[in-house]
Amino acid sequence: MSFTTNKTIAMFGGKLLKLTHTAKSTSCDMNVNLYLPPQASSKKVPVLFWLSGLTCTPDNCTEKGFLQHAAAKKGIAIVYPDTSPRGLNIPGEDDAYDFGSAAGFFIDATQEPWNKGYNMYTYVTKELPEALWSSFKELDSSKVSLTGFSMGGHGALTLFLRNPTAYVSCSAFAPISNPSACQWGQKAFSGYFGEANKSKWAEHDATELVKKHRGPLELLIDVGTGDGFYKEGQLLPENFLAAAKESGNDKGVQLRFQPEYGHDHFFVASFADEHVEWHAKRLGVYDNADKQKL
Ligand SMILES: N[C@@H](CCC(=O)N[C@@H](CS)C(=O)NCC(=O)O)C(=O)O
Repeated sequence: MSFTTNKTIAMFGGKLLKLTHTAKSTSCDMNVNLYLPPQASSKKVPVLFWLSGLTCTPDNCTEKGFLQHAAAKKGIAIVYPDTSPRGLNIPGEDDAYDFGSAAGFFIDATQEPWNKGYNMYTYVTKELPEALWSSFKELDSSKVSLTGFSMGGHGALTLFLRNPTAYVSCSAFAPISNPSACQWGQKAFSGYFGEANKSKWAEHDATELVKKHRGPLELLIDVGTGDGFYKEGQLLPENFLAAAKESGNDKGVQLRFQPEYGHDHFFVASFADEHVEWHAKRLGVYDNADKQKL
């Protein structure tokens, strides 16, 4: 299904497109933002998917995350999908900030009534990329990377660990790293998969997935020490690192604690350049100066 372009905004020599398309997997129209760097006018460019957190639309990080500046320099496109289906008329879908609308958790729900369209896993891994590749020939579908914030950090880690050959690299900001062991994740997984369906929970829990990972693993993860949700035990990055260590998968995992940063886009913006550069190097678009720095 092709996209409707609602707005085209000139930015850093490239353009930001605000798009809408009809998605089968989520049973509704979906908004998505696409940043095309200046290099996209003359060649195919690699693609970085940004997965957002609870309460977000595609606009939050597009407007506050400051990723486009580095992406324009490196020649990387950025895709900002939405965080859930919208307007499915499921009772209760808009009642809480951490479940239903804007809280799709990048899973395919198995429980009624959420299985009607809460299929953000299929949407982000299959339907959206396929639609983008067929509409935007300037995107290089063989060079795709993932990053995200909070619930979107959980999305980035789990999509990457579940599909190790589909993505070139993965990083995360303040990811929900062990959803089965925190309140946000337990609420979401109980609702979308059912309380008893623990094997399904494990299939979408980065801490469980990293234990089973085989082969090299590189990840860049930043967490702010002033992050209230980290302090509350919603993120649990230490559980992820411990599981990676136990399974011998920690060597390439960089978990960095950034002093005083909070759970917000000020934090994301502060490390956006470093994450984009880290992906650029792995996507093969670094220049010699960066090669020495990273
Ligand atoms: N609204 C929630 C907080 C949710 C929240 O912090 N969401 C983060 C991602 S998990 C976010 O990006 N919020 C929107 C923004 O900062 O623009 C609350 O009141 O506790």
